[in-house]
Amino acid sequence: MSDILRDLAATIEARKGSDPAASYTASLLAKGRSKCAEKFGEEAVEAIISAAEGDREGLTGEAADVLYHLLVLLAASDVPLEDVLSTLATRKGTSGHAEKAARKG
Ligand SMILES: N=c1c2ncn([C@@H]3O[C@H](COP(=O)(O)OP(=O)(O)OP(=O)(O)O)[C@@H](O)[C@H]3O)c2ncn1[C@@H]1O[C@H](COP(=O)(O)O)[C@@H](O)[C@H]1O
Repeated sequence: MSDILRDLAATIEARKGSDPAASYTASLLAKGRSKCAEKFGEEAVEAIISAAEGDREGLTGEAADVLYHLLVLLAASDVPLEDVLSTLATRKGTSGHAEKAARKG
């Protein structure tokens, strides 16, 4: 999965400065970080609706949209996907319950 996400992140990064008429990604990036965040939010809501309706096929497509728009948002924010993957890696083996308890002190 990371390979597909890494390839897609590289494609999105390469679209920075490309012709917005030729690339949807470039057109989205040209609109700025706030617009990219808005699109990510819209796609997340669509995924939520599919999940709430028990629409597994719909959720599969919406989840792909969410991942694509998250990668666009990261690119627009100059946050490398590698940093996100590293953060996930450091959490490996730590239960969410344990992490939450540690945060509360
Ligand atoms: N994975 C995706 C991907 N997933 C979703 N989308 C687009 O995201 C948009 C979201 O759908 P919406 O209906 O919400 O958007 P819209 O109403 O068409 O557009 P807005 O005016 O609201 O922004 C659609 O236009 C989808 O085609 C994607 N566009 C591109 N990619 C990947 O990005 C690569 C580069 O794409 P380009 O930059 O277009 O060359 C492609 O080869 C794909 O691998």
